[in-house]
Amino acid sequence: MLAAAAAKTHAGAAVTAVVRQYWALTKPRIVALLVFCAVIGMFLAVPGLPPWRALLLGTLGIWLASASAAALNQLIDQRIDRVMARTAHRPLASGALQPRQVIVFALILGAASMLVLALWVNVLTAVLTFAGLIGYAVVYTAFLKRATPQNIVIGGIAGAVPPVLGWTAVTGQLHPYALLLCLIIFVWTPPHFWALAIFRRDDYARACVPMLPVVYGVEYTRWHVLFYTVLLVLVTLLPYLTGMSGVFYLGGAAVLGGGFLYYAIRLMNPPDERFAMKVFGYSIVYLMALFAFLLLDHWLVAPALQGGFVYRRIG
Ligand code: HEM
Ligand SMILES: CC(C)=CCC/C(C)=C/CC/C(C)=C/COP(=O)(O)OP(=O)(O)O
Repeated sequence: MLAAAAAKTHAGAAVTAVVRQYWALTKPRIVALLVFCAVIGMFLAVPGLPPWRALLLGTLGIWLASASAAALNQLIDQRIDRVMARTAHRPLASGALQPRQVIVFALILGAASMLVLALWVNVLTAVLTFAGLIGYAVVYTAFLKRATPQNIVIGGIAGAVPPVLGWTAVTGQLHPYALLLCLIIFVWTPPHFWALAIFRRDDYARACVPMLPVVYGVEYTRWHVLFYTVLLVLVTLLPYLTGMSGVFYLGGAAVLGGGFLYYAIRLMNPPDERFAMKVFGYSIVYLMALFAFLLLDHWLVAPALQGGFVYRRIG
């Protein structure tokens, strides 16, 4: 009796451990921010609340595709992940999951995503999401990452696409404002990643991945972080300048942008080696907060100021 109970507990713990490995395979925290940006895209696409069907099923489909892309990335990057200290503990790199399990898992998630989006959201969103999945898992991971120090600039397009997916999930149409949100994430990606790459450059060098600090050195990468941060601050003015967002957003973007500029300038002459990771950490808080400001401005402040939703559309 006791032995049976112990065996049951043991089996339960083993199942939990396997579920945890599959969950880790989806890069849950990165995907959470991607999906957050997609959901904000949905809210910005219409006055008031988006239709619940597009909101729920669109979010599910985009999440499934991003999780599938993250699993495929780890399948293709097995060798690299095994060599780098930061990634050696990942399910596939550590041997906790086998490649066949990862392929099946990624294909199921990818297929489920396409079904949900094509059948219950719209075909445009399904096609663009598929392009994002292939862009990240195949174009970036299998080719660009190994080929050029500009890998993450070009590959960043895939990571920047979620707000567009959110927008099209709700409206079925591409809109210049959605592309503007995509541009913001695209320009944000280099300082986000290169800050981490500066700190982890030895990892990348050992794995023979031609990241910018490995190929051109830390000083050169710091200048690039600063350049893209200045560009980011300018690009984040566009939602206000094009009439997409109001002064509440502008204030938030200015304060957040000022913070990012402070970090990027300080990174030119950092107090210690770990400072690059502080810049990386700030980049994540920055993007989350910037998109929260976009939503608050659109949803709470603009209607209150205007006495209702008034959308000043381009053209
Ligand atoms: C090509 C584009 C990108 C590259 C190369 C990149 C690279 C990275 C790397 C190497 C990490 C560390 C991951 C780890 O240690 O497991 C990371 C973390 C993170 N990235 Fe990115 N990233 C990109 C785009 C994005 C995008 C578009 C988002 C969201 C909109 C994002 C959100 C995050 C978050 C939230 C983390 C922290 C994860 C954690 O704390 O576990 N990244 N990124
Ligand atoms: C459908 C859709 C929108 C897909 C989204 C694609 C996606 C999951 C983008 C995230 C970008 C990311 C985590 C890059 C890091 O990869 P890396 O291999 O350079 O980092 P690593 O060394 O930590 O694995």
